[in-house]
Amino acid sequence: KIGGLEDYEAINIIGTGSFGTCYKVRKKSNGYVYVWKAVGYGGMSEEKKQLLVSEVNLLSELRHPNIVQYYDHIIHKETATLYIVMEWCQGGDLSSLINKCKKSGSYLDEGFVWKVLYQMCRALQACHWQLSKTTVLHRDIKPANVFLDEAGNVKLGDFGLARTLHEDASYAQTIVGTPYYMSPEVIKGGKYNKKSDIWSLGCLIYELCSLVPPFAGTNIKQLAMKIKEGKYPRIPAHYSDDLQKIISLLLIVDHNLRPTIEVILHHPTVVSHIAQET
Ligand SMILES: CNC(=O)c1c(C)[nH]c(/C=C2\C(=O)Nc3ccc(Cl)cc32)c1C
Repeated sequence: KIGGLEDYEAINIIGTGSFGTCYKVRKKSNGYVYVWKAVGYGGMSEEKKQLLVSEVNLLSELRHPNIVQYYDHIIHKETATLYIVMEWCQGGDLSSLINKCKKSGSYLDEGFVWKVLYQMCRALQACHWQLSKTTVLHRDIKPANVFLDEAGNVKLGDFGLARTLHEDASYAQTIVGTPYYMSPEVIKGGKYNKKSDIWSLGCLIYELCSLVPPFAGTNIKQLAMKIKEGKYPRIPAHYSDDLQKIISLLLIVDHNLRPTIEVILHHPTVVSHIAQET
């Protein structure tokens, strides 16, 4: 047996994501802590199950310091549950960090924001290239899906499964939350593409500074209108014009004019601020 549920002991639930429940677990053989993402596949059609397995296999091929590491998966037929074993990130998710700042009335250091920007660009670069041979599985870029390990490295969370499950009507009711990070081109019915990830990254970095997303609305129509207009308040005054400038590049409405990951990573302003960090 390559490894079954009995090889782990569940410690506690750490979150119920949009497509499954995350548990903190310990592997009995080495005492190491991991995360289980439990995804129920009961009631799924055969081809959906096949798609799910092929996406888990894609996950298993990705290896990058800024992407949460996939280790294993266990299919538990008795309960029709797929358990995906992934890396434990002691620092938790950015959504919790933003909420902590809101509660304490504090802001995140500019240096931390530049670090997140740089390491997320590296994560997306890996996704776009390591997966480019297949349909690019878009990563669900949002604060709740970006994690920090105990060394403060930034890790992009899981993905792809969202695509399979999104299309599966039976999960429709679990698609929760407002699409604050949806890009203008996707709103206009365009295909999700690599430039859409850049837009979402811009929203994420903006929210790390302002503690609120760049575009908000009381309803989806108003939100969509604001996104297409592309106007948003400057980040708080104590953050530099350099940071504001890079965010404004990421949030260019016309995706043809929006920079690629490479342009951002080689942008002199980014290079100079990252050099200060490392
Ligand atoms: C407040 N947040 C936490 O306590 C927290 C911690 C310490 N870890 C996590 C989540 C994950 C974690 O630690 N590793 C993960 C791998 C994949 C996914 Cl989808 C999630 C995680 C969370 C939500």
